[in-house]
Amino acid sequence: MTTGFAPAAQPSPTRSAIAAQVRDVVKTYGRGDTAVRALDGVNLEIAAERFTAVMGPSGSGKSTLMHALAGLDTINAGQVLLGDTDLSGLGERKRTLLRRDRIGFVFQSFNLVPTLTAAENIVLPLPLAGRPPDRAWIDDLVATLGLGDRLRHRPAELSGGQQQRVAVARALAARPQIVFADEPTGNLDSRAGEALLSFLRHAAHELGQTIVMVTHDPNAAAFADRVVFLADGRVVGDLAEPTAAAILSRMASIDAPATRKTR
Ligand SMILES: Nc1ncnc2c1ncn2[C@@H]1O[C@H](COP(=O)(O)OP(=O)(O)OP(=O)(O)O)[C@@H](O)[C@H]1O
Repeated sequence: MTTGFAPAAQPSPTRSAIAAQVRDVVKTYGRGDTAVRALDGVNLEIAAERFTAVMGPSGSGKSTLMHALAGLDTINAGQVLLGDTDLSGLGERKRTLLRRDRIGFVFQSFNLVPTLTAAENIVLPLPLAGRPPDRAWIDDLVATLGLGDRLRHRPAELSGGQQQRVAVARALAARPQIVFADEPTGNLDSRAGEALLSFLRHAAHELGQTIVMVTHDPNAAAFADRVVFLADGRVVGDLAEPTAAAILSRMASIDAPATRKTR
């Protein structure tokens, strides 16, 4: 799966240049003396049709930021916009529908249904989204991800890399507005990881897919178009066209939070 990528899909003309953004977002866990301000007035714009990586020390707020952007969690203050939709004003039910219709997820643990074949796993979210499968698009995805001869296999009969590629095909099957990937290469060997990251980059550039990836790995983040660095719940750095060396050096300058302040 290193070359032979499928032909480029036409990017949607209705897509704005900013796929998602957070404005002055505050997220606090707990109350009183034990309150933790996981996001501390964070601002960030995610460019459409680009591959953005989010890095930062443990506890810096990466997962919380991703959950806020994906409407998985409520925030205490500020605004979260997905396209033109303000998630902060939506109730739980509307956020659930929005996630189903407009967002794709890829997790470190693949999260495939063990009793279903690869093909069934890939199209699983589509009936939920109320959409018939776009066969040509899914065939392209399967071919590009090199899964053509594995479609009838169940997850246990696939390698880790193949399972993750099935999970990526599933995340992209409904052509979501944005895909969030949380440590997608965390359980893969370096070769399978690099193949997956090459595909994510290709999906952004050639297929017009907006991708946000949380990672601890500078080599993984170097596949992205941009790396955003978080510390203490804020954006503290931003690198365009990053190299692993530049990422490492930036990470070294960002201290791990010694003791998180409660406010
Ligand atoms: N459900 C929760 N209840 C209380 N505190 C939480 C909760 N979730 C996260 N936190 C705290 O919020 C802060 C940010 O956590 P978050 O998981 O977003 O960080 P992270 O950068 O993703 O960390 P890691 O790299 O270790 O996964 C941390 O101090 C964490 O302990």
